[in-house]
Amino acid sequence: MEERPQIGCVEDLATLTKLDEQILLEELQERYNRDLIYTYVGDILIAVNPFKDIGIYGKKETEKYKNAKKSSNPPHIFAVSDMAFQSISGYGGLLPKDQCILISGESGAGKTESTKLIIKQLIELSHGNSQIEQQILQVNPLLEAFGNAQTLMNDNSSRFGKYIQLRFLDGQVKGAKISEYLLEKSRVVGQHEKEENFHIFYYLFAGQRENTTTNLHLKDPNKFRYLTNGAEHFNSDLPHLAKEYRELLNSMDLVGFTDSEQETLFTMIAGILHLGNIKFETNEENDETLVSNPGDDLQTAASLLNIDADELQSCLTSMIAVAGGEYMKINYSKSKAADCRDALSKAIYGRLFGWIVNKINQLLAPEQLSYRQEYREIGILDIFGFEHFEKNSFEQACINLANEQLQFFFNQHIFKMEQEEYMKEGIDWTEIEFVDNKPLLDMFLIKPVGIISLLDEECQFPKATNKTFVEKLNQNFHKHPNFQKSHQSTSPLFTIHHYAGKVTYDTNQWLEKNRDTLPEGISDIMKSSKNKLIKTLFQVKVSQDAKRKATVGTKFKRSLHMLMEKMTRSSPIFVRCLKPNHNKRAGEFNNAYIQAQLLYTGMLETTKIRREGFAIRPPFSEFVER
Ligand SMILES: Nc1ncnc2c1ncn2[C@@H]1O[C@H](COP(=O)(O)OP(=O)(O)OP(=O)(O)O)[C@@H](O)[C@H]1O
Repeated sequence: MEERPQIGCVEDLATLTKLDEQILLEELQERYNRDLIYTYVGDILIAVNPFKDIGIYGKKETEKYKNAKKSSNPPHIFAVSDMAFQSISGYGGLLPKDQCILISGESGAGKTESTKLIIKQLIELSHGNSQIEQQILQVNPLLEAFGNAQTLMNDNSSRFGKYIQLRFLDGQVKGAKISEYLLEKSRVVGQHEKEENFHIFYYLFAGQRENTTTNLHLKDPNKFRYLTNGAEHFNSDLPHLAKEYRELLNSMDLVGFTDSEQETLFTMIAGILHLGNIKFETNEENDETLVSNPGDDLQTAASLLNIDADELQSCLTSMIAVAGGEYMKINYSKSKAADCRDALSKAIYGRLFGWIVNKINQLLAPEQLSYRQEYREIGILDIFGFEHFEKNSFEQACINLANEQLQFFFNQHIFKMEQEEYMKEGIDWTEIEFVDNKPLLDMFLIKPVGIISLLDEECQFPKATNKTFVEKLNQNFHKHPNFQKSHQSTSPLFTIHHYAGKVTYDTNQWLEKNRDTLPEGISDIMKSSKNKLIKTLFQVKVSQDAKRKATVGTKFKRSLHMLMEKMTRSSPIFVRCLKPNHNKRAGEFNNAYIQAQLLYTGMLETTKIRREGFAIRPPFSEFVER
């Protein structure tokens, strides 16, 4: 029997004669102790977050990983950029091929940092001085200001998924395109304890203090309801926020946003903050709900959004219905009016974010090519990891569905490669079983009886409720091996056995979240805004989606499908980010914790298969708490 090399010295664990959980963990831990955060397992790069600057991303490393052989340097995130770049450039006489890099891991594991490092190195490889390259590098502060927030897991957590496609011609970056997935809009109107709203809300106050913005009527940040947990962090960190604010302005200039666009963005953010402070009271005599502080925040919000304050009040508190050819005013209750206000705030923010991404895409779009030329592409996917909270809603179902899709893709790729290996060696591939999550994907995606289609169907019935939806699920899936109905017959809950463990979903609000429609009259008033940008955001797009009134679930399903198609046409590289400890700032290596993460990313199973080719069953164990 061959002797095992010294622990921590093996750079590609797939080269070990024996590899199991124990060995994998020992190797990772020892390497981590020596600040060797990167390790290969075949063509997967494992990155363990060091939570400190270990000085390995400077000029020296940049040069070392240019056009190098993978085996001639220690594992590194720059090597991933180099591999992808070599592949699109057709080095070594190979046919140039599009690439995708899939970065996965839980919140705070280092996905976004890895994405930035990969892009930075790709720009270096492409010679790195053109205007478009500088613009691409400047996109991050902008996206992070509007799309990231401080959470319990990560001070700078991306609250949306993204796929960045870099387009190359003759080895030079010529443009980029960003697709965003599922921005967490609910954060705009409230945050969990010890969490914050999107960074931009705090930068704005810092900007106001610096007197560089127009009057946004921002008083004490503690006075705004949408900054749920006050502004403690804001006061202690003002110089940092002011710096981030200036950096944001700078990046907006460099990416190409005009002064007037920038001003409108800030005005809208301030408008949302003031909307959040609007309060309501109901007159018990005539059941009429009105804004209880009309002279104050209502006026300010309306003036910042450039709409009429009276009309805003009336569409937040009532709707007009037509009955028997007559118009009737229907008053909202106090709580319905508050829901309506929050729905408007979320809609403004969501559309604003979508607009920013579109604008970036316009500014970074590569030129049209003549018919003989063709761009090569490197796509980088930085997407939320598997989620399992005490209460899991529609958002968690979408996120976990995306992770199931990626796991499926990962399995397909790894097994396809194995199959080729085995065929070469004359081993009968068909005898090997693997974690096949196709039945689970079908349960979500097929038409007309997948979970998403059934949800869409319920959304069309005005009388449907979340309970009728669960009944349909129970009827259709009670025999499905991945589905478990609740023991209580009228429960709004159902459980899914994901590849990463069991998750119980609560269907409360699923119909509303899936429809995502704005209350009557709200779009009209926003369309009447005298600000051109605000008006445009609410103008109905006559797109296919608008015509079909596509729901959130269906749009998400479609974008996942498109993403998978794109990825299937490229050759993939996998980066698995691991977080050494539950505590977001502690860089302490915790064996059991890392093991749980490896398990739920399916890493251990696929590693075993890669090494030993034996049959395994899905790990339907209880989910390991994060
Ligand atoms: N390679 C690295 N070197 C040093 N610190 C790192 C590295 N990668 C990540 N970090 C630290 O970890 C923090 C979290 O990383 P990052 O934001 O990339 O996580 P994430 O996986 O994208 O999380 P989320 O899903 O919440 O967006 C960073 O702000 C940084 O402090």
